[in-house]
Amino acid sequence: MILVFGETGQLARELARLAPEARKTSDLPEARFLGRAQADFTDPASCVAQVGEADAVIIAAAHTGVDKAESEEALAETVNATTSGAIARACAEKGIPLVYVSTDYVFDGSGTAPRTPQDPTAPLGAYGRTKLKGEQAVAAAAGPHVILRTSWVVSAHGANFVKTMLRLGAEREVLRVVADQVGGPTPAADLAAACLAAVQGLQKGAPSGIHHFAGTPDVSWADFAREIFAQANLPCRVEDITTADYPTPARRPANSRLDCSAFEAVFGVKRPDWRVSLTAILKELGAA
Ligand SMILES: NC(=O)C1=CN([C@@H]2O[C@H](COP(=O)(O)OP(=O)(O)OC[C@H]3O[C@@H](n4cnc5c(N)ncnc54)[C@H](OP(=O)(O)O)[C@@H]3O)[C@@H](O)[C@H]2O)C=CC1
Ligand SMILES: Cc1cn([C@H]2C[C@H](O)[C@@H](COP(=O)(O)OP(=O)(O)O[C@H]3O[C@@H](C)C(=O)[C@@H](O)[C@H]3O)O2)c(=O)[nH]c1=O
Repeated sequence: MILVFGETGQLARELARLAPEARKTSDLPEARFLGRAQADFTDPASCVAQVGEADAVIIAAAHTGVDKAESEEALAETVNATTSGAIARACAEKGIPLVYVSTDYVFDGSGTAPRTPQDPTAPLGAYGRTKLKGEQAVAAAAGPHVILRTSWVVSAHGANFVKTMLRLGAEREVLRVVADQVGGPTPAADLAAACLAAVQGLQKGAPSGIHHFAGTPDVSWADFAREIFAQANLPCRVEDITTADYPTPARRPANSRLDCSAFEAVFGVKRPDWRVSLTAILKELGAA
């Protein structure tokens, strides 16, 4: 059984949709999902107790409130690092393959070159710091693992940029959106497929390590918003602004470009074109 920590989040919901389909064409075990009621990440012991004899574990639960984490870093650290690390150690003791999903926000966003998995990390905010500590705890546990960094996850569920833009775009004629932060939007459905590929790879003996996986092409948030409005047929106009024009509690990286070539080479999954998956998300939301 593939044990997925997280039930209600974007990634977990797409895993729930994909896993039964994937089983029809592969030898992947059945997936089981644990929400807060069964595995509360503020209580590491309750989560560790769930690991049991799983065939593989995917950690899809996380504190993802980027701005909120600035004022509740201790909680974010418990969820993203302490409990994730405790699960990783339980998996390592039993040799259970683990996928820990992480983020572009572990980087400082300097320059314009896509970051490779080996590039130095330097998070700008609390969310990125706690996710980096989670990565370090998973690596230190030293079981079979993939730390899968992704960026700008979107889907028809939960809170994300697509849903925010649809809401604001329906209310306003003009929306001011930052144009100096660039990254790869990643549909949660494609991320779910990447996680399952990582599980299968680890089960077949792929080496442990850090990988990057994000949708292509890289765009600014402003251009991402333009594509959302174009596909949703919303007349809202997007005005380019700078990060300085849009103050937020947390600093965000200007350069979120991820070099995903190692993940493709090892696990055989190409960067998906997010514009194609965006169409499916908008259809699911009844917005296209
Ligand atoms: N969203 C994004 O843009 C990006 C996400 N990532 C990473 O991808 C992974 C999946 O993210 P995504 O699916 O978008 O996340 P979501 O924000 O959609 O979901 C977060 C999940 O974590 C659960 N959770 C939060 N706190 C706790 C807790 N204390 N105990 C148990 N469960 C908890 C939530 O449960 P509940 O509903 O009960 O609150 C929810 O199921 C995460 O590791 C994230 O860091 C990486 C890059 C970008
Ligand atoms: C709503 C809005 C946002 N923005 C900007 C703010 C910010 O720089 C950018 C994105 O804002 P959001 O708050 O939606 O995105 P944010 O929560 O920062 O998204 C991040 O979430 C975490 C979990 C990750 O791991 C990251 O990869 C990334 O996806 O858009 C505007 O410029 N105008 C607007 O009207």
